[in-house]
Amino acid sequence: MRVDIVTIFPDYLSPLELSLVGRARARGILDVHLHDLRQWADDVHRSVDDAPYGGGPGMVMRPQPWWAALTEIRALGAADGRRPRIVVPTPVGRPFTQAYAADLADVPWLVFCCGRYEGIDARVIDEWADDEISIGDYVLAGGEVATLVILEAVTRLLPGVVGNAESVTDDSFTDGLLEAPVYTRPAVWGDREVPAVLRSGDHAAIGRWRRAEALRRTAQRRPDLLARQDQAAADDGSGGA
Ligand SMILES: COc1cc(COC(=O)c2cn[nH]c2)cc(-c2cccnc2)c1
Repeated sequence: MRVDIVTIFPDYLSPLELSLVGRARARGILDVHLHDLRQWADDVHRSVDDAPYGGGPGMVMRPQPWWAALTEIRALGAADGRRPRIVVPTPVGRPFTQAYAADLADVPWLVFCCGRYEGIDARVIDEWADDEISIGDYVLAGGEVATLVILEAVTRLLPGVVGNAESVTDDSFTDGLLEAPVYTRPAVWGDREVPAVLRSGDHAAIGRWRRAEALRRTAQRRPDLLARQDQAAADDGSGGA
């Protein structure tokens, strides 16, 4: 997978040299290219923002640098007919979910546009953005952190990245529920003991316990996910969650 990231703060993306994503890059599974948006700004001051039409607080990112940047990056694939899927992390985007991550994991070339200030001129979004993605209902100072979040969730789904493939397929959210609690040694920590079933070796009972805990947790913390489960079950005619 090729990933291009356009930002006015390339250093903000240095975590992509570390850990899971860093290892995937070192192994050639991921090919990441960082671009400083300012290199495409057409004025001597390399300005990337300007005052918003209609007034209001803050600044808006100008169309010209983005148009030049995305035109040049898209042209990289013209020779062999490849087109990038252009992603803009933004508070007004579609919610990012595990299913969305799985969708993006199948895309050979992603381009992330990191907005700053109050956002990017709408004409750039209208023309270029294939996906506007929100990682949550809050406002960040820029799209860089959201890009790191999206990229980490997508990269761990790429074949060969996570050693134990199971820990990816039976991810929480993959079956639409929150994960059950996890434990490791020692069996007793202070006055807290690991649930006996998990040490019983009875894998059927362990599976039942984990499913019950996942349902309990989901009902407690994310009833919205259960509603989605029930709707999906109703749609395909099987029993409830
Ligand atoms: C592309 O336009 C953007 C992008 C971002 C950065 O992304 C997020 O904040 C985000 C992504 N998922 N959840 C939050 C922030 C704004 C923005 C809007 C209003 C005031 N201030 C900033 C606009």
